[in-house]
Amino acid sequence: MEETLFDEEFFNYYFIDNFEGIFLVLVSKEQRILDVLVQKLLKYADFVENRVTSSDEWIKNIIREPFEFIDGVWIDPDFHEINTSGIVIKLTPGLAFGTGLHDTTKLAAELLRKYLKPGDVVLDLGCGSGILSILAKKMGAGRVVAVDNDPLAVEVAKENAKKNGVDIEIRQSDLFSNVTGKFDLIISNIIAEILLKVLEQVKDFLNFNGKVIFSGIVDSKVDLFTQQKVVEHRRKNEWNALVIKF
Ligand SMILES: C[S@@+](CC[C@H](N)C(=O)[O-])C[C@H]1O[C@@H](n2cnc3c(N)ncnc32)[C@H](O)[C@@H]1O
Repeated sequence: MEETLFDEEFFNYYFIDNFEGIFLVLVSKEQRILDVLVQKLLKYADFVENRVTSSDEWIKNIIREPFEFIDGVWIDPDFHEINTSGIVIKLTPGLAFGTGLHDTTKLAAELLRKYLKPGDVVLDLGCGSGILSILAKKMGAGRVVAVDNDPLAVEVAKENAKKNGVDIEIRQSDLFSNVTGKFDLIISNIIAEILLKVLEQVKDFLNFNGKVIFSGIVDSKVDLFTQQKVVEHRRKNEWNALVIKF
C-alpha cells in the first residue's frame, strides 16, 4: 500500500495499529483525491470508511504521547516534560508528512546524525513537517535551509521550527528552483523518481566533500542508483536510504 501511495506522491497518511487491527488513514482536504486513492488501494483492504475531521483533530487522534523516534531523539506532539539527556523535538505535523513514525524518516534521521558535523550547512529538500531540519539544527548544524513544493508543508514546518526555537530558512521551492548557496549535506526523503531529478542538479549545490542523503527508495527502485558513489546503504523493511558522495 505504501508503494502505491508513494507512486501517487501521496504522503499524508499514517497507520494505526491497535487491538482491532491495522488501519491506514489517508488525509486530504479533497474528497476527489481520496476517492481515486481508495480505488487503487481497495485490492489491499477489507473495509473502507470515510470520516470527515478537522486538520487539528486528526493528528491529535494518533500521536498523543511522546515516543522515541530514533535512539536518543524523542518526538513530543504536545508540551510534555520528558526526562532525557537526548534531543526532544516538539512536533505537530498537521497535514504535512513527517510525524517521525515512518521508516523513511527514521532512516534519514539516523544517517543525518551519523554524517552531520558541527556547523555544517544543510539543505532539507522536501522538508514536510520540518522534522529533519529541526533535528539537524538541534544536533549542531550551522545554516539550515528547508524547502517543500507544498505550501501547507512550508506553513507547518515554520510553525514547528518556531515551537522548537530553532532558526531555519523555510520556503516554498520545487526542488532547487528557489534555493541558492552551497551545502555540506543535502538530505531528501522523496520517491526515487524525484530523487533522480535531484541528482541532475545536486552537484551545483554541494560544497567540496559534501554528501547527499537520500531516503524513500523502495526495494524495487534501488538499482536506479547503482551508478552513484554510495558511501552507505541502510534498509528498514522495504525502504532504503543511501549516502552518496561526488
Ligand atoms: C516523504 S515526505 C518527507 C517529509 C520529511 N522530510 C520526512 O523525512 O519525514 C516528502 C516531501 O517532499 C515534498 N516534495 C515532493 N516533491 C517535491 C518537489 N518537487 N520539490 C519540493 N518538495 C517536494 C512533499 O510535499 C513532502 O512534504
